[in-house]
Amino acid sequence: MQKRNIYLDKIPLDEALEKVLDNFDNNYQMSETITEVIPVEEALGRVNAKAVFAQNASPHYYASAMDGVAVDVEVTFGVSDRNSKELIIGEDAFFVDTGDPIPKECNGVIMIEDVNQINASTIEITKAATPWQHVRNIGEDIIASELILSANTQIDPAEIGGLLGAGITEIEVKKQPEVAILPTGSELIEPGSQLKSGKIIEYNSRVIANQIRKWGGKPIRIDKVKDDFNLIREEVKYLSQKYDLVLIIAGSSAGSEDYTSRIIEDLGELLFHGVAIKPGKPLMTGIVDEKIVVGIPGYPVSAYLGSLLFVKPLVNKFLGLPVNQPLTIEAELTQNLVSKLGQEEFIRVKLTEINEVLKAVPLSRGAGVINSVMKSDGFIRVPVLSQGLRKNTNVNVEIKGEVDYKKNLLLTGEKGIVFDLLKDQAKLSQDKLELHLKQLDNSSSLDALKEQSTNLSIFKSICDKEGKNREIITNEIQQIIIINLIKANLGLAFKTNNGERFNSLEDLVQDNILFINRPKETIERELFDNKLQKININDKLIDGYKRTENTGLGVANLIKEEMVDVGIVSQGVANLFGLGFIPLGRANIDLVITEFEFKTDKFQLLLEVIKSTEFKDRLTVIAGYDIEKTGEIIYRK
Ligand SMILES: Nc1nc2c(c(=O)[nH]1)N[C@H]1C(S)=C(S)[C@@H](COP(=O)(O)OP(=O)(O)OC[C@H]3O[C@@H](n4cnc5c(N)ncnc54)[C@H](O)[C@@H]3O)O[C@H]1N2
Ligand code: MOO
Repeated sequence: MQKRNIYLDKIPLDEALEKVLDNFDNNYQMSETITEVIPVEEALGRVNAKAVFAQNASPHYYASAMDGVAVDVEVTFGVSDRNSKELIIGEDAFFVDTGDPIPKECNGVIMIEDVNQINASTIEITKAATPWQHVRNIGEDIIASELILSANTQIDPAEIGGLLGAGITEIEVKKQPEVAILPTGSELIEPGSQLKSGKIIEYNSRVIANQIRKWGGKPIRIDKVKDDFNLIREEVKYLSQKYDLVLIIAGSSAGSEDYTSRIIEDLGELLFHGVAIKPGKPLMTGIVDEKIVVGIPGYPVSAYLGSLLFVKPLVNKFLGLPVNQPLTIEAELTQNLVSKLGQEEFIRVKLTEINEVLKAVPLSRGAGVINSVMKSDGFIRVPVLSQGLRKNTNVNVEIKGEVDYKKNLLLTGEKGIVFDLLKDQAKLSQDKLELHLKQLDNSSSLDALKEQSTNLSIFKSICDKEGKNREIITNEIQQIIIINLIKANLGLAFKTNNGERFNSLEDLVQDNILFINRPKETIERELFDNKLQKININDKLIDGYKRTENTGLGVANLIKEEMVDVGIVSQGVANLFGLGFIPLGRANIDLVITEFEFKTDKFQLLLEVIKSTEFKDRLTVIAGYDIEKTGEIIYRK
């Protein structure tokens, strides 16, 4: 039997970080910084080793700040509307464009708009000029030999401009730390390869490489290695001799083929294995050949976060930059968050303003859901000694990058192709609008609206029962508006090349047909159950009746992958996946919004998108959707 490591003597995050940084100080001699001289134009993200002083002033001559005529302002004194004056070109006045040097005898510029040209050699002015008006002084931007960049500055695009403007074309920067990234796992395949069950596209190393590049380090991505103790061991041994830092991805937990900790122990010293964080708890670090080795958990969010929490501070240390506190923004939490005592949990959130209050909306907590990082604006921490955070309390959101939450508009409801098209169209046609969807069932989606934890809610109802459903909505919330998004046919979808096994409703009871249901209290379920009753089929005879899938897209994916034979989706989704379709009934897919949110500029922009022919055309291409009432207010209270 394979030996497993049962690890997880988890230590708190701050203790773990302290250990790593202490070991950095002990193992890396950073007193003599290694530097190199590179062209300024290529210095983005690099850190300069020494102070840089300007070679020349900028501007380095008196320059006109406007298009016009340069004058000695004395000749204009006393001039006014009633007392205009003519000036001779080439004697009293000289034409200049913005940026031109002004003649020695001049000390002001009159804008061309304030000049009347009488003839080729004469102009008229009607206003006096003040000394040095519209003239850029020598050194207005930069004075020669002034400090342009103090040592230890990470270079941004503006710095590149400032340096070049000051006459500097080359700069001495610190050598970047070279960070080797080794993905491990026999299940990994290269991006773009043919997918098979059990095979995973290797992308963690690519994500981490780009994080490191952004932080100013130099990533070296190594080819993936299969789960083989000796192969990984040899590779780690070689990499630790060659590079400044070594990251081993995956193999960190308790699986039979999780070798990372044993390899580090074998080659050097394991500092710790297991940190009290979630995701990322099996993270470990060690020292091999006087180099720090970080064992990064394989789940993509754990890998992303592990790298952010441990690799970024190390890269900063190498570059002599402070190990910075992240930028935070305060927002109100929209739901209770339960978390396990004894672990610091990192929750991805989306920011949106609801009723003029900035809210933090928690996203998926799964360690495998990289999408939740993509869609998030940042994360909040649930402290180690807390069992959770309360709804409506203020939390600090650590910002991921540049966020423009003013654009964000949050919808709750079912994920689906109509939302995706709307989001894309909104982004294409309104650069002030960014839609986000939080997947919730019909009734939770309305609850979210009621509790002001969403800007608007997508609500599905059966067309024949429109009145009843409207009652549900309006009993729940005051002052709302319902707008139709589309009407859709719902029905059973199936592969048409299934060897004639499934063609009609009656085939559902056959032994070799596997069905997937939709959850209780969805309209898909209701329509299906009604149909079964009508044609007298006992649901107990249907294989898979009790298994459910939340979204139509999810169902279609399962059918496409041949995990199931039949499921309930909209006709549009069936068309999109090229599936056969048997209708069960018709649904309204509506947007429900409060009167207050309806009036916001953002929603009005969205309404324009919904009503646009571009959006409707995109729906029409898929077919199966009825857009007759799209964008119409169908109810207002
Ligand atoms: N019995 C236990 N099982 C697990 C535990 C535990 O405590 N006891 N911990 C879980 C936690 S928490 C995490 S996180 C993961 C860590 O897993 P490993 O570091 O051992 O990595 P793998 O098992 O090989 O992979 C996990 C997951 O991530 C995918 N993966 C791996 N590498 C990549 C890559 N380069 N690019 C994209 N995706 C990658 C891999 O295919 C797996 O799906 O362990 C839990 N299990
Ligand atoms: O703690 Mo593991 O890192 O997500 O799920």
